[in-house]
Amino acid sequence: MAVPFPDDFLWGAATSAYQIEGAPLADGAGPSIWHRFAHTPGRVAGNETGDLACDHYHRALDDVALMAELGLDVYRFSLAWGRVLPEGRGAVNRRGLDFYARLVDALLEHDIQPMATLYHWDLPVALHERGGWLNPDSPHWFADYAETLFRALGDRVPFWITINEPWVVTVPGYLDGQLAPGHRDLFEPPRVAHHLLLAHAEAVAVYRTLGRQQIGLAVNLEPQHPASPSPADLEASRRRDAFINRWFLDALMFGRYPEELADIFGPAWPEFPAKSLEQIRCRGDFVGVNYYSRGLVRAAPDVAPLGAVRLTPSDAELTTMGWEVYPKGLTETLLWLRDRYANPPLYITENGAAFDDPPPRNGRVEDPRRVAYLRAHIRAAAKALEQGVDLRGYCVWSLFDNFEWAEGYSKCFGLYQVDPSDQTRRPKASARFYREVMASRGAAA
Ligand SMILES: CO[C@H](O)c1c[n+]2c([nH]1)[C@H](O)[C@@H](O)[C@H](O)[C@H]2CO
Repeated sequence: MAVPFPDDFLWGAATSAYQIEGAPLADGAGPSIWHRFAHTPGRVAGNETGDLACDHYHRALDDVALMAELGLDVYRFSLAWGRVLPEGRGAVNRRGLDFYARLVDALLEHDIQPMATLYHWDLPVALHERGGWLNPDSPHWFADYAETLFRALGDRVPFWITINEPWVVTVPGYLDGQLAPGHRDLFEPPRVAHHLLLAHAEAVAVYRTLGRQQIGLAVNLEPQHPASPSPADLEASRRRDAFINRWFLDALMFGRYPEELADIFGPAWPEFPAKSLEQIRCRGDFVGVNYYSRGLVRAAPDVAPLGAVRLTPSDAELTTMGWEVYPKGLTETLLWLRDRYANPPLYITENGAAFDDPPPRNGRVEDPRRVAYLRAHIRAAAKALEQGVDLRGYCVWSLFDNFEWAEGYSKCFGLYQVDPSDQTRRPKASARFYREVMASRGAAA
């Protein structure tokens, strides 16, 4: 492929704490809402938990050596809030903080840039019991936690992500109850979302006094296409676009929420004070883009609160998550960000696919569909770069097969297969492909 990727483009892979670390309560760590959720019968497929996951907590240094052998420029990981602050606030757990310091130092020793996500969904139970993200104090709790990490690691971590996918924290967490803490309520999500945005802004403000590197928010984005040209489907796809794509970014970039949200939530949508809206206006240094697929939308007046449903195209290739393989949507998303928000610096902080991979044969795991998915999406990113998008990096989700939230370990996104019997990491064909892509600075895609 013609190589539009600049030499300083950062190629990476991403994970998150609860999904790979295991040992959730080791060395003084406090439990998270995901530890509690996974241990609640019926919440996770097969009642699986993150108690072991990929045992990364005990294998981190070997895993960094594996990342170096793969050839990563950057590694995106998350910090478990409860490891560092077992009660979510107050006393620091030195052993928890030291784990992350060792991880960061090992990455730097291998010339891999750390990209640290402060919050990837694992709120300390102690804070949840004080109302969690519903508590108006939650932004201050988060900013204090962020400051602890900025002071401890700020000089060594060049990229910070405050919150991973505030939309997923809000909607599956508080509206439809699929993810922790499993609430199902129409009035909670707007307040949770607002507190998450305030938390992001407060953490960025603290960082501006302490840090000299880059900080941003990672958002899940999904272009919405009407299933038919009917006015009802067009209106439904516009509403779903506001609900998924513009809710948080418009707040961040413009200091206002899309007007569709008041229609969607109706009486559950509060009047936010102007001062508070001004406070959430916070561009940060970059936007982290998590892209997987598009939404094909049909109007469904009886499906509250959106009045829309996402269809699965009958003629499309699907991943095992049921998501359509749609690489064009990545180019569309990147161009949309360029045009709507004045070309902000972007990192693709997640892109990948779950497929049922075969067992290893002669130590090799063949995953041709994931190779094809990654190649197509890297090429789609290149198309956006060629049209002036300020794209600066790409992270595959994920480095390892890991704990896929409510799906447990049944959905595999990894470049490496992890043998549950002995935690052996086995590179898949996609790892070999991605190594070539990185070594050729994108040309091998
Ligand atoms: C609609 O997909 C979301 O953007 C999304 C997909 N994913 C995510 N967000 C999360 O950030 C990861 O923790 C998941 O493991 C990963 C795969 O499901």
